[in-house]
Amino acid sequence: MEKGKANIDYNNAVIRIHGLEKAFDDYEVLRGIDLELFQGENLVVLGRSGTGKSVLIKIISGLLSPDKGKVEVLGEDISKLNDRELQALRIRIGFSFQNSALYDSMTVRKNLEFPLVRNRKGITRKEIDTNVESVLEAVGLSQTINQMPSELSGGQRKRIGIARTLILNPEIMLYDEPTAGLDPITCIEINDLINEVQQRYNTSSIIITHDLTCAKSTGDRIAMLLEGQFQREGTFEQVFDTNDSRVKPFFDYNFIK
Ligand SMILES: Nc1ncnc2c1ncn2[C@@H]1O[C@H](COP(=O)(O)OP(=O)(O)OP(=O)(O)O)[C@@H](O)[C@H]1O
Repeated sequence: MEKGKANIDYNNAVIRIHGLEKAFDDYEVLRGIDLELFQGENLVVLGRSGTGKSVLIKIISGLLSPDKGKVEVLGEDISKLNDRELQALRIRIGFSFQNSALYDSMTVRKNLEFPLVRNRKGITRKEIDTNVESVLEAVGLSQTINQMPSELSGGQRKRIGIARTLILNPEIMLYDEPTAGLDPITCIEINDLINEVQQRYNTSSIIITHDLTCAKSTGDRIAMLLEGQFQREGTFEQVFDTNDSRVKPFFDYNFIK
């Protein structure tokens, strides 16, 4: 499906990173990251394995601390937050990890109820049911409500994982390799879902991927991590309009040149 026009507010950055550095022992992974994610935007982050994409996501979510630089998420300087404040901020961020990590012993319904019951004190039974039905409808899987995760396909599990994240109405979505391990048709469905989530929930998202079809179909902007910095950034066409030997193979490999 063609990506619809995104409603992006370029005057409002929900993530603002300046001069971010992070090393492990002598290995400098992030060497001066500057990045903004705008309200309503889908930003795709590309980079070779081991370039620090996951480290970046962990720093944004407060799971790792930067060595240097400033990281502001939803207006909060994360280095100034205590554990309770960090936890409150994390609830406003949805994480879609590679192995959707559903609870195998719980039905789809129970999996979706879990974050609500845990994070929304005082929520009523009726509100829980309405929320569960609404996110299941959003990901196109209403019929699976009473199924167990083991009865779902990989693509369906991925969708339920995304639904479980959406149920808390996150302002920011972080997708870590959303199409990894899925067949091409399911990949297209997941790409469409990422775009539908952007439109329907007005989320701002970072999408980490090696899949350039995913990058092209979901990204309003692409940022490429090279040697610890975002050295190429722009639209898909702008980023790949180069003979740079660090960049060109990504394109050639994905589009079989
Ligand atoms: N907690 C840690 N302690 C030590 N080194 C780490 C830690 N976390 C990450 N690293 C190192 O930082 C580098 C970047 O790792 P990261 O997982 O961010 O890569 P990535 O770009 O996400 O890779 P991939 O595409 O393979 O998922 C790697 O060399 C990794 O070994």
